[in-house]
Amino acid sequence: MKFLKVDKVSKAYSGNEKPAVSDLAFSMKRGEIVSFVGASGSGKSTLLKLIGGLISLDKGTIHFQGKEIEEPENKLIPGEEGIKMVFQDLRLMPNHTVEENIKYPLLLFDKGYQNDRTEELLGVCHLQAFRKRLPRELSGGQQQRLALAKTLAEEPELLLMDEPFSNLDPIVKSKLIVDVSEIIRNQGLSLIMVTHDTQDALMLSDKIGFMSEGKLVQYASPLNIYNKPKSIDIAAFFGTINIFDSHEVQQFSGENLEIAEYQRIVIRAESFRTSFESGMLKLEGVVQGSFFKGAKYLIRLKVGNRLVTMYANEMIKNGVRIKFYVDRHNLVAI
Ligand SMILES: Nc1ncnc2c1ncn2[C@@H]1O[C@H](COP(=O)(O)OP(=O)(O)OP(=O)(O)O)[C@@H](O)[C@H]1O
Repeated sequence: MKFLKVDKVSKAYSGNEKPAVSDLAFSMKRGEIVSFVGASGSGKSTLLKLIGGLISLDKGTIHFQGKEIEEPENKLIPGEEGIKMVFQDLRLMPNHTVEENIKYPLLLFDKGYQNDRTEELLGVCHLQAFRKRLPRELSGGQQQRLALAKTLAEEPELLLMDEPFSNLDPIVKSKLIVDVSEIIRNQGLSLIMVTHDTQDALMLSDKIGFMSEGKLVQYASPLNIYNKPKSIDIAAFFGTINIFDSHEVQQFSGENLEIAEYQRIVIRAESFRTSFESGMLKLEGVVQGSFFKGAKYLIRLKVGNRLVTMYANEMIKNGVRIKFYVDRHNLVAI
């Protein structure tokens, strides 16, 4: 039995011609972290709401631990036992302290358990020092951690997060996302999140789903989606790419690569090297610009009659002719 199985699910909002989610299928195992990425309007949030049982589907089925998720219309309180969503707007109780916010979902339990679980969650989410504060007296990151603690108090087995950290500055965000993934792993939970941040998705997920116009175009491990993208859009989503037609790479490198006429070759900017190793393809170009990117420089080169973008460790002056290299494994035929 799959932990979660989404089977051929479609959903169109009334008044919209195109479905928001169309014939979508995937499954996940217990303990996994799954991220959904894709352009704005591709249906990511709709999928999350369908899984959470918050909106009704038109076609298909969703099974959570073997049980079909019920339509929200058939339930007193929409939502599925065991699946909980951390909302973008956090939904904290503004006039209650951190401690009280966490304790609220636990009020039906006995006092001893309430106190123990609240202490545990304060610890897990690093909120002990702020227990007596009101939500408005917390920073953005602390508020996000409180929303997480409050949701964890409901003891979900599957957590859903929609753009959980979009409002935070990059430093707080990258720390928090690592914290959250550790909490999920340590507590033995499972997570589905929607994110715009490709680095977060690559770093934290067991599987990534790429959505486009309501369809799930690829569902694969971060390594596979990065190295074997099914489309140019997916390749471009995970970094700066160069797209060549079937003749160009052969022409520039002077080697026969057995590429079919219809195929395009994608080479990531980070796949190029400035030093040669055996078996690599050799290319040559004239530097048009160097841009400082922190750890690396982004170099624009004129190769034949086109521009190629690559990363290098050092700045290279404009007008300099350089040789650069790429491993054949880094040529992605699409
Ligand atoms: N409540 C609604 N009523 C009507 N149409 C909606 C509703 N919610 C979403 N849509 C439409 O459904 C499509 C998918 O929206 P959805 O919010 O799922 O996309 P998304 O990938 O999460 O986008 P974003 O990254 O911008 O949050 C869009 O075309 C959107 O305009």
